[in-house]
Amino acid sequence: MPYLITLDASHNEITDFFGFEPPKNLKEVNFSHNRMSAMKDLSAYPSLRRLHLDHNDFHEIRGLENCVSLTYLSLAHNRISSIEGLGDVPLKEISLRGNQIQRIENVRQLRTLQSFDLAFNKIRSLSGLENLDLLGTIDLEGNQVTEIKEVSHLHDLPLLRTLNLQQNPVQDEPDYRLAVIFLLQRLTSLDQREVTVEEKVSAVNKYDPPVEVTAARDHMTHLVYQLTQPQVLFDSTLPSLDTPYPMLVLTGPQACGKRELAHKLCRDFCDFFAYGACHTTRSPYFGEVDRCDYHFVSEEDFQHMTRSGKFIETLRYGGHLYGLSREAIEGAARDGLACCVHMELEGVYSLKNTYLEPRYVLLVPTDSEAYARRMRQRGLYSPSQIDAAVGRVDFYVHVHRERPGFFDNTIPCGERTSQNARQRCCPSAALASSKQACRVGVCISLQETASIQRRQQRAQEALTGRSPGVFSQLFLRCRSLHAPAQVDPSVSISRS
Ligand SMILES: Nc1ncnc2c1ncn2[C@@H]1O[C@H](COP(=O)(O)OP(=O)(O)OP(=O)(O)O)[C@@H](O)[C@H]1O
Repeated sequence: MPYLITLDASHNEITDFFGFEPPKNLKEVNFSHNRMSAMKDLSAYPSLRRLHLDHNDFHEIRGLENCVSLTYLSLAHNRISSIEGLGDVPLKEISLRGNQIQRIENVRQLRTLQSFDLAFNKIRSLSGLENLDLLGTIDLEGNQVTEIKEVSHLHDLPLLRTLNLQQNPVQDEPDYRLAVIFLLQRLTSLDQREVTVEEKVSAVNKYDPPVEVTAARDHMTHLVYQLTQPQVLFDSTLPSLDTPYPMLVLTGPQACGKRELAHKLCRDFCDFFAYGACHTTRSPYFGEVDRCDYHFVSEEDFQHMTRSGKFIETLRYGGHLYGLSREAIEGAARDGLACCVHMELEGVYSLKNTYLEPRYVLLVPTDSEAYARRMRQRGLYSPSQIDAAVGRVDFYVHVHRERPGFFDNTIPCGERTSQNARQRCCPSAALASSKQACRVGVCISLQETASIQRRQQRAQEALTGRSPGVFSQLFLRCRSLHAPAQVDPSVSISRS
């Protein structure tokens, strides 16, 4: 039968593997469900493309090395315990399901493989699959994979879209599905279920949230904690369309000089700025003064403050917590001054979600080498802290480049002339509002006075129940017009 192309001899009792002289053009052979136990050399079958050998009694794979046309091989439900003997066969699909394979090995050279069925074996590790660049489907159902990190062996497979890990112990790991979706973001099907866009977004938000998401969570946390407390009116910083409370935020990577600049501004323009000391759980460096540089508190106290709604934003940086309290801002505002604070970019993102409308000034090192050297010279930071800080410079630059207007002004660091920095942060430049130039309470304009009066009017109406305005729950009666009111803690409005 020289023209025979397909031979189906399945479901018989054949024991002899290819016990016949092969027709030259034979392309597909099905010997499934027979009683064969040993594979033989198939060099004489150069045209063979598809070979079905399921449900036999094979213990090992051999004799296929010279099958230069073989693209499909199925050896499901045999007794194979190791993957070998596949040489450089140009296989696109292999099924080895239902065998006794423990390790994925000797498959590196199968560069054309697109689908690999290894279900129902005894595989624990996914190591070995790393270089199979064309692999799109992997079935590992019913194996013994226990750790999510095994999935990282598949991370670099550019075409992988379908993965099945059903009936593996790893499925019992907490957040298994989201973790796998996060590690393999190209997947369209996991465990025979479509991977939805929502799942992909949730996975990224959980394991590598964009800064906007982190900031939104931070803001939400503090807002909710604040709303669970009896409401106290911080009237000096109330939101107002006309005259937002003036505030200055210096941002930039750690130790770029923003803290020194903040202190200097508060000294040089003491009629305009007051330093807003944040809280931190890190211990003071030599020379740092409690309440002046930071409020140094324990982690427990910090968490307690968080739960009491005291913070407007917080950040965990370098293993320590940092937080800007509402009181720090209000303290400056009560004295008729603009609060000047410094923080990392995440804090800025969070602050941008609040009703405050600070001016944001970016300090960015222009020379990474010099910046790293300065950090080293301070003698406070480990090499990894320095690397982390230097590595974040790009983050700042990226935001500055991609989001025009995100910062109100920029100061290249290393710029030793603090004069320039001073100019860029001098009260008129730093506090100029995009809506309307506003000034600190030293000299209150007519417009500002009118605005304060309007706010008080609204607060009074809210208190007497006449108009429950948007911010009514935040309002507290303000007694003086010109000196922004001292908050009387005994007079607080509880939420109804
Ligand atoms: N409330 C806050 N929110 C976000 N970031 C903050 C906050 N308070 C401080 N930071 C920032 O956290 C980083 C680490 O602060 P820390 O004071 O420990 O660093 P530093 O080595 O003294 O550097 P720097 O001179 O920049 O303050 C700094 O970039 C600082 O500006």
